[in-house]
Amino acid sequence: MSTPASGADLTLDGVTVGYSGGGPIARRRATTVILADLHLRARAGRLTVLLGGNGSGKSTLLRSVAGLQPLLAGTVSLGDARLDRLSPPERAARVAVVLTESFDPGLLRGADVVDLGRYPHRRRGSAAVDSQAVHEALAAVHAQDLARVPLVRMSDGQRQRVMIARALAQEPALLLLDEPTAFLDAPARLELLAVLQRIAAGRGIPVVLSSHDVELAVRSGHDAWLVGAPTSQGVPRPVTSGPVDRLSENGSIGAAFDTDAVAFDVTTGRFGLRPPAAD
Ligand SMILES: Nc1ncnc2c1ncn2[C@@H]1O[C@H](COP(=O)(O)OP(=O)(O)OP(=O)(O)O)[C@@H](O)[C@H]1O
Repeated sequence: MSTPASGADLTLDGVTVGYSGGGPIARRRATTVILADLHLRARAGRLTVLLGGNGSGKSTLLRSVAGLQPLLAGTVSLGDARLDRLSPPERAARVAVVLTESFDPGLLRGADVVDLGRYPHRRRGSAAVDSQAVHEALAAVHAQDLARVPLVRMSDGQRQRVMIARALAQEPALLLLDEPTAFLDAPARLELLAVLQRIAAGRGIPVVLSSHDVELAVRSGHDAWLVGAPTSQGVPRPVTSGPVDRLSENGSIGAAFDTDAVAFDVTTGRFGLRPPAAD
């Protein structure tokens, strides 16, 4: 197994994700395919935004890429290393994930939580390196002032920044984030996307994040994986990819999100109400 170096692209080849039926044979549930036969790339040094409507499969895809649930088919690679074949400890040394689920932090302070990200790299005598990595990770998300604050006393947005710092302290070769802007106000969202852009470019890694905030993602993302509207009942939704500008200009983003009442305006990059139909 070759070790993925920083700077490797993330590649999905023929990936199908969903939920396999479990339980005893007599009562086994059918396998539910959510997204099928995906061929996607997230490039090192760039911010890739994963866009799609509610329930379109964004979390399922991110969790599957992260190895938190099994792929139904296909391969996930970082450079020429197969991520889907790594053991959990090997994966933890390469892939950092920030999920929406919260956890009970007990009495842990900001720096304690960020230090958890060092676990996959912890070696005897590595305390100074670990401490420096924690310091740098907090600084990257402008959260140095939260180092000594117990997590239970933080706002949702502050806690989100600490969770991202924990992922950075892991020094991953791939960073995946599910809805990282969910709890943030508008300026903080914009700032977080700028921070993630800097992290992708500065560390030379692929950063993939899902977002409901299409306007912000179009403004800040380099590339997009776009889960389209359903085409017919029971058929997995199509997924297209490419530079955000191209998907915006060629109408793909509008086709995925427009409704009878609302349409995406390519020139402003914003959604607007359609004019009422003339009688
Ligand atoms: N454990 C599960 N077993 C079976 N189906 C599931 C399970 N978890 C989610 N699903 C289904 O998978 C589909 C995709 O869900 P997912 O959470 O990945 O979508 P999403 O795009 O992240 O949604 P949202 O934008 O609302 O967060 C949904 O139809 C959902 O009901």
